[in-house]
Amino acid sequence: MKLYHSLDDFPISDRRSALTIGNFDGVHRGHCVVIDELKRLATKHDAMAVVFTFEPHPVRILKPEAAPPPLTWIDRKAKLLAELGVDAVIAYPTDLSLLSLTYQGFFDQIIKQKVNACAMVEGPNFHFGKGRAGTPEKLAGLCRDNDIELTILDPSIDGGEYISSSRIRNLVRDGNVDKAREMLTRPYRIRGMVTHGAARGRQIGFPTANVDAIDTLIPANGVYAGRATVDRKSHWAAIHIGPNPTFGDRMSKVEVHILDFDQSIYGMPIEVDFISRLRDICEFDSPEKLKSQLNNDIADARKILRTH
Ligand SMILES: Cc1cc2nc3c(=O)[nH]c(=O)nc-3n(C[C@H](O)[C@H](O)[C@H](O)COP(=O)(O)O)c2cc1C
Ligand SMILES: Nc1ncnc2c1ncn2[C@@H]1O[C@H](COP(=O)(O)OP(=O)(O)OP(=O)(O)O)[C@@H](O)[C@H]1O
Repeated sequence: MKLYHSLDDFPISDRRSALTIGNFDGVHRGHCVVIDELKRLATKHDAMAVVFTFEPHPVRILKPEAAPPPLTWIDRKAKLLAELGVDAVIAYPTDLSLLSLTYQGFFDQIIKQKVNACAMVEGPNFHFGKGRAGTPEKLAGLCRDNDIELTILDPSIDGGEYISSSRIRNLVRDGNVDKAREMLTRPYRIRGMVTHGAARGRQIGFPTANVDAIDTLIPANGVYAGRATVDRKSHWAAIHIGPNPTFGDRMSKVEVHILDFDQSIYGMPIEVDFISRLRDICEFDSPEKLKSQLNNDIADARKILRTH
């Protein structure tokens, strides 16, 4: 799989493209159905399976104050799409000139000229071009006139509701990482850098890696079972998000206690997968009571992680 950060680098060759366009934030089960159809079309036309995505999300340019933090960073999005069998991801550096193209302009300049599409697939809620004026019906007309095969899929539903990145963002925001995991192709993941905390963790027998510089959505305050990847190795972990009320510390932090691990990882990049929510953050009467709860949390985390 190849990731292109500019359309100028994308090779226009004899091999045409089966194309899908969208944000693909998080890469969820609805996206999987889109990619399955993309691969079918690519095989049928002997074409490359190409995803055109926007980096950053158009809302970040058009209405930054309303833009939610994303679920994924671009390299992870591309990796998840590669796991589904995509040949190329174009991460278009979103700018106002792209966003001001009419849907006809976008079709002519991008879909036809730059990507050389012979087939396309989109979901039923797909909109493109200035003011989101391009609908699936309008795309169907343009594709018909230009001999491009188009599939518009039925919606992928879970529990009677449409699966979407926005819905998964709400789940993560509410701390429901279990349900988010079911809708995503992989558990919800954040990344950051390990920084120094107040060094209390080690004193109470539970050292934690404090994670900073997180560039995606942070789950709701709470305690979670998950996995931490450091230096390309994955470890079981118990994760705390929120303040430390037991110590009168109101500052919200993301802290990761890596199980059965005793190495210095300050300053190193870390990635954290959220498997299951264990409980809310509580104020304990004493550090001893917090310690006893932490032992229970770790036992619970081990039980869950054994089966995931
Ligand atoms: C799995 C886990 C759960 C935690 N739960 C709580 C909690 O409910 N209440 C609380 O005050 N602190 C909780 N803590 C945070 C500890 O208070 C914190 O790790 C300790 O203060 C160390 O902070 P430091 O890294 O800044 O030194 C939890 C930590 C972990 C790893
Ligand atoms: N549940 C779904 N069923 C069918 N198609 C979908 C589904 N979700 C997304 N798609 C399609 O996948 C492509 C990429 O979707 P995109 O990531 O932009 O939207 P989304 O997941 O609905 O996110 P958002 O909530 O941010 O609008 C589009 O063609 C879209 O219509």
